[in-house]
Amino acid sequence: MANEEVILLDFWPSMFGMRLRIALAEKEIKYEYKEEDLRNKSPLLLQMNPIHKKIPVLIHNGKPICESIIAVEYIEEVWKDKAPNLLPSDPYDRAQARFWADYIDKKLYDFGRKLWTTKGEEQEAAKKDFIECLKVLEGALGDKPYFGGESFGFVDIALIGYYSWFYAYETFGNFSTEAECPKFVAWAKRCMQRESVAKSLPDQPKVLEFVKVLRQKFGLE
Ligand SMILES: N[C@@H](CCC(=O)N[C@@H](CS)C(=O)NCC(=O)O)C(=O)O
Repeated sequence: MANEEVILLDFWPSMFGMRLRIALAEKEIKYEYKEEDLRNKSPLLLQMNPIHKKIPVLIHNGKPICESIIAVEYIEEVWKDKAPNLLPSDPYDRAQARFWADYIDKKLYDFGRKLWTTKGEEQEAAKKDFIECLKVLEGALGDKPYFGGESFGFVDIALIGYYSWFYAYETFGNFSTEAECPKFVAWAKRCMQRESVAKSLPDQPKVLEFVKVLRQKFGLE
C-alpha cells in the first residue's frame, strides 16, 4: 500500500503497547511513535480512543484501532501479504491462539499488578495465582519453541511484553520465575533473541525503577 500513514500512541512501559511495536516490527511497517503522558493525555488520544482513553492506539490513515489484541489482528489482516504470518492459517489453530491471548489478558495482568500493589496474605495469594498461571502457559507451550509451533507468532506477541516486568514482579513478590517456571524463562529468552522483541521491550531494571516510583505514589514504599 502506498502513501500510508501509521501512527502508534503508546507509553514505554506498556506491555499492551509492546504487542503493537513487535507486530509492526515483525512486518517491517514504518510508523510514527508518539509517547503519551497518561497523567496528561493528549487531545489526539482522547479523540482517537474516546471510550477507554487508553493506549495503545494504532492510527492507520487517520482511523483509530483500539485494544492491543484487536490491533495486532488488524495488522495481520491489512498487511497479510507481508511476511511473517502472525496468526496460524488453520481456523482451529487460530481459535486456540485467540483463546490463549484472551487467557493472558484475563489473568496475568491482574495477578502481576497485585504482586507489587498488595502486601501480606493478598500478595501471597497473588504470587500463587501468578505462578499457577505461568505453569498453565508452560503447559500450553509444551515442548514447542513458540506457542504456535516452530515460528514466533500471535500468542508470543501477546505474552512476551510481560517479561520486561518480571524483575519488578520478582522483586516485590520475592520469588524466582526461573526456579518456578524454567520452561517459561527459556521461551522468553528465545523470544528476546528476536530483533523485533529486543528493540520493543524496555530493560527490566528500567521497569523496576518505574514500578518503585508508582509504589511511592501509592504510599507503598
Ligand atoms: N485492554 C487494553 C489495555 C490498555 C491499557 O490498560 N492501557 C493503559 C496503559 S498500560 C492505559 O492507557 N491506562 C491509562 C488509563 O487507564 O487512564 C489493550 O489491550 O489495549
